[in-house]
Amino acid sequence: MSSEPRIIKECFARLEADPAGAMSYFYGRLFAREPQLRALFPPAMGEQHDRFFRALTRIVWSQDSPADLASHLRRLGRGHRRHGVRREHYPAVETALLATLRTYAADVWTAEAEDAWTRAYRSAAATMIAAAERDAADHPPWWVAEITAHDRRAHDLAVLTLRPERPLPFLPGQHVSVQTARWPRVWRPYSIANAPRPDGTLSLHVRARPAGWVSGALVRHCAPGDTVLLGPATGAMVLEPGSARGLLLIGGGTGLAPVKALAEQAAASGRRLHLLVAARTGAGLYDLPALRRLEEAHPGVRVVPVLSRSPRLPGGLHGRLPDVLPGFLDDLQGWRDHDAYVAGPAPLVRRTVTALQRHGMSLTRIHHDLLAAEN
Ligand SMILES: NC(=O)C1=CN([C@@H]2O[C@H](COP(=O)(O)OP(=O)(O)OC[C@H]3O[C@@H](n4cnc5c(N)ncnc54)[C@H](OP(=O)(O)O)[C@@H]3O)[C@@H](O)[C@H]2O)C=CC1
Repeated sequence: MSSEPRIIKECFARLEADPAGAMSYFYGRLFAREPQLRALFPPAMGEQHDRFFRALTRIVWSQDSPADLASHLRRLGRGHRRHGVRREHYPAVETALLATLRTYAADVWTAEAEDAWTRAYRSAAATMIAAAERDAADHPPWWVAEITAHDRRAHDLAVLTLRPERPLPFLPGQHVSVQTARWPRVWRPYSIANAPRPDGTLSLHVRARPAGWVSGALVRHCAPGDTVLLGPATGAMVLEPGSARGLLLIGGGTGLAPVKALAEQAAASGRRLHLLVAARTGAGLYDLPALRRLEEAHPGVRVVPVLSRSPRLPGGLHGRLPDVLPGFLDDLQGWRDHDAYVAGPAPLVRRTVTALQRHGMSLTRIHHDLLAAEN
């Protein structure tokens, strides 16, 4: 490759010195020139600034890994469909982005830099547009789904059952973005908590975050009969096709959702699995009866509740999951040949991945979607 990636990074470093300023400038330019685009974005733009800057960062730093870059851009292009982004919107973004770079990277901005950025932007836009248009041939940009059950399991937690108006294809372990009527244009990702069902319904486990817009609306202000919008299923934390290896499935809090979906899928094909579900107290094990039913129905399934702040339950463990995991693994034959899937609070996922690695599990066998969730 040429010196272009170096020039692109050098200019971008000037934006990295003041991302908040650069993003305010960028969106200011964009909406001043194309006011009608404002309607595609949520009322509060703070998160959008962060999201766009993270996306740009990833694109800039992937300039010398074309395969990674292309797959990221394709995902991004498909994901933009639910926001109503179309081919004709891209030139306005190019103009605002170049204006921002010209201003923030003035000391290193040259004709060569302008050329490199223009080429990189147009190539990225072309990949995103092509992926979005291919996707449009097969899928709608979003699905309208009716809430058919709303089961409040705690003051801040609900399990929702949704029936999309048309089939929404997904693999266990993937997540969908959700938009509620209360907060137009605000999307939040939720893992699907079940393997595909004959009736096409999906379950979501939702904890209302303090001051959380979408989570609060889903837990406290939704009822059966209401509708939500769902984006397409995405995420790579899925079972390897054809693998029959044993599984170690680990879910903390509502991180149970994706590992429950994986457990349902794996149990149906007779795979041996251990599902460790972490909560502070027994009251936090909001889905234990359903997990016990899965265990009873499938001899290869073992459910292990892990309580960090109350005594252990029968067949369970007491302590913080990453701390008690090594002792648990020592008693589990052949675990190094298992595949591990971990979901839950980010610190729990990070500490659990480290504990698994230190104990001798290869990183290639450990799956989580922390990076995807953060991007
Ligand atoms: N695909 C995914 O990866 C998914 C991720 N999530 C994420 O999972 C989280 C679930 O939140 P919530 O239901 O409130 O979970 P909780 O805050 O109730 O925590 C669940 C368990 O994780 C433990 N835990 C938290 N931090 C640590 C740590 N640093 N080390 C060890 N154990 C820890 C808690 O124990 P203690 O507090 O005693 O340490 C508790 O046992 C959310 O952040 C959500 O975004 C949800 C769904 C899917």
